[in-house]
Amino acid sequence: MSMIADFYGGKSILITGATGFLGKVLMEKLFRTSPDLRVIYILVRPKAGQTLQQRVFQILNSKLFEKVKEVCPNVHEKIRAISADLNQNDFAISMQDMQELLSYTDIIFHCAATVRFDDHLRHAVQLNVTATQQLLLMASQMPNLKAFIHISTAFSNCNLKHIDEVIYPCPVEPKKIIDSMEWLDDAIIDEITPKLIGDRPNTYTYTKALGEMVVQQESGKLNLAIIRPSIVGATWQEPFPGWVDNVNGPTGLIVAAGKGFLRSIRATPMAVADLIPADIVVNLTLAVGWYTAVHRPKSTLIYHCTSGNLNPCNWGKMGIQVLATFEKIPLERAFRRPKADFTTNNVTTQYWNAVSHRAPAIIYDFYLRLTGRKPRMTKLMNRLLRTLSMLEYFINRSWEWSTYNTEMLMSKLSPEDQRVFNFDVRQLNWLEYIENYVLGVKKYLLKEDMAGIPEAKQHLKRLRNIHYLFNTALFLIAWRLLIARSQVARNVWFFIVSFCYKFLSYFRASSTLKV
Ligand SMILES: CCCCCCCCCCCCCCCCCCCCCCCCCC(=O)SCCNC(=O)CCNC(=O)[C@H](O)C(C)(C)COP(=O)(O)OP(=O)(O)OC[C@H]1O[C@@H](n2cnc3c(N)ncnc32)[C@H](O)[C@@H]1OP(=O)(O)O
Ligand SMILES: NC(=O)C1=CN([C@@H]2O[C@H](COP(=O)(O)OP(=O)(O)OC[C@H]3O[C@@H](n4cnc5c(N)ncnc54)[C@H](OP(=O)(O)O)[C@@H]3O)[C@@H](O)[C@H]2O)C=CC1
Repeated sequence: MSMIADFYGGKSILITGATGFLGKVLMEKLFRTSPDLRVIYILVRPKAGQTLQQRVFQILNSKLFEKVKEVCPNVHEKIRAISADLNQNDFAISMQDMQELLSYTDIIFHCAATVRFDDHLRHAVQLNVTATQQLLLMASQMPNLKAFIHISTAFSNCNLKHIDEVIYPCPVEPKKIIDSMEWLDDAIIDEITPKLIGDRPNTYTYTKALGEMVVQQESGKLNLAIIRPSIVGATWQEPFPGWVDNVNGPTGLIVAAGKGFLRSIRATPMAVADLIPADIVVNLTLAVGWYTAVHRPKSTLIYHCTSGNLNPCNWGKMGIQVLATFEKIPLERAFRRPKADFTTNNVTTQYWNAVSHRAPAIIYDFYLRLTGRKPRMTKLMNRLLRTLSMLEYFINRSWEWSTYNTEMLMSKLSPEDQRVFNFDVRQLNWLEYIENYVLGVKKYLLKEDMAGIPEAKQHLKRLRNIHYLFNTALFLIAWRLLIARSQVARNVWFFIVSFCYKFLSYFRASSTLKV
């Protein structure tokens, strides 16, 4: 019997960010392992023309929830979507809904955040700091609350090389930042942003660090814990391998490499690729929820959910495996063949960006214009290059995260819980995981049919032939231009032609003799 699954039975659980990548995997696992839970409240905003109900319906009817429907057929009744916008005062939750949340919530998992690296500081502070503060305030009014689990990121202190499971203070107090966002105008905020974020690369990591400080400062009598996952990737095992449904982190680059847009990337092949599968993060999160509520540690514990110190893999190995998988399982309608390389300095990066990214895009757009269609490749390529520049910071450095609390928690679990809520990353085989990840990108994110693989392979063969033809034509044109201008080139050309002629004459004469 799993003690953790048992613990969540009969409980009312509040999840923010439940419509996000991690939130969905968390909800799925909760329903699947504790189908007797009372209710899951999710704070959702209407989005992209969809009502709350439509959003929930879409999630529950996705492939991710197929197993849940078998073990928990009344899942629709156990999920309660509450209209909320974390950017608004009191989250714009109705009085009635607020009363219900305050009266019944047993556990809170706070996943919502803006994960955009370049978000405007005002917006990033609002969501990653102020909303966390407001949620803590709400939590303090919940008589039944047993644990509040805050999802942060292992990169909240990425300005340090070695990171312990502690909260590192930021120079300016979060409260001062929150206050100043209320009266400073956008232009001034833009000006002070680089000074505030200091040696962090973006507003995301900075505001996540502020969010942690808020959790520490507002803890009061609450039972709190913070989880810091590194780069969250597709699922490893549960509910099935390779599930992913957004392009954040490495996923977008896998798509770009598979479609042949991404041909070179500035990365350090030996740098540790600290990826962590979404299901490992979720298993640890649920175990932490249980431990925090039942064992009530004296202080707020921080748990690193990382792979680098227990089962390291580097970007070089990962890149090779991604490309090797595309040999077997190509994506459909690729722009070019999946063939990418790492560059290590600015000059080679600029060179390959011009030759392998910009030039083919310009040529393709020219072809689209000629055939009366709207050019789009240059725009797409510019976006990819912008994304690459944002991610570069994370693929050219390595960090060390200590994992004492995570390992301590693992040792406290019963063998059954260690199996059902497995977060031991040492058991993960990277090559197998990456292969399933790439396959998952094809099937679940791009929704490509596996039956289309032979056609995709044919398409790559055609692209290869076009590539050879193009290179030969380019060579001949260059050579022709060279001959026209240089006597040396002309002499070399005549020497080669006469050599080939003599060789052919000799070959013809000898084959005539044999006859
Ligand atoms: C040796 C030989 C072999 C060699 C082999 C070679 C290799 C070949 C294999 C390659 C794989 C192996 C290496 C992998 C390295 C991975 C490194 C990952 C590090 C991650 C660190 C994360 C650490 C922190 C983790 C955390 O704690 S948090 C989670 C992380 N948070 C994010 O990842 C948000 C990022 N994003 C944004 O910050 C915004 O997206 C923004 C970018 C500003 C654009 O912003 P903007 O220009 O406004 O445009 P958007 O509207 O946003 O997007 C505009 C368009 O770009 C699309 N697109 C958005 N993203 C991405 C993305 N990633 N990748 C690609 N496309 C993307 C989007 O689909 C839309 O396309 P469309 O729909 O228009 O067609
Ligand atoms: N993905 C990763 O690599 C990592 C993620 N993390 C952390 O994990 C958590 C979850 O990340 P992930 O699932 O990847 O992120 P997603 O971007 O997939 O999900 C973000 C969630 O927050 C919700 N949200 C955003 N703004 C609001 C708002 N104003 N009101 C209500 N809800 C809002 C989104 O709702 P909506 O659907 O309406 O947009 C969505 O459900 C975050 O705290 C992130 O910092 C940490 C390390 C790595």
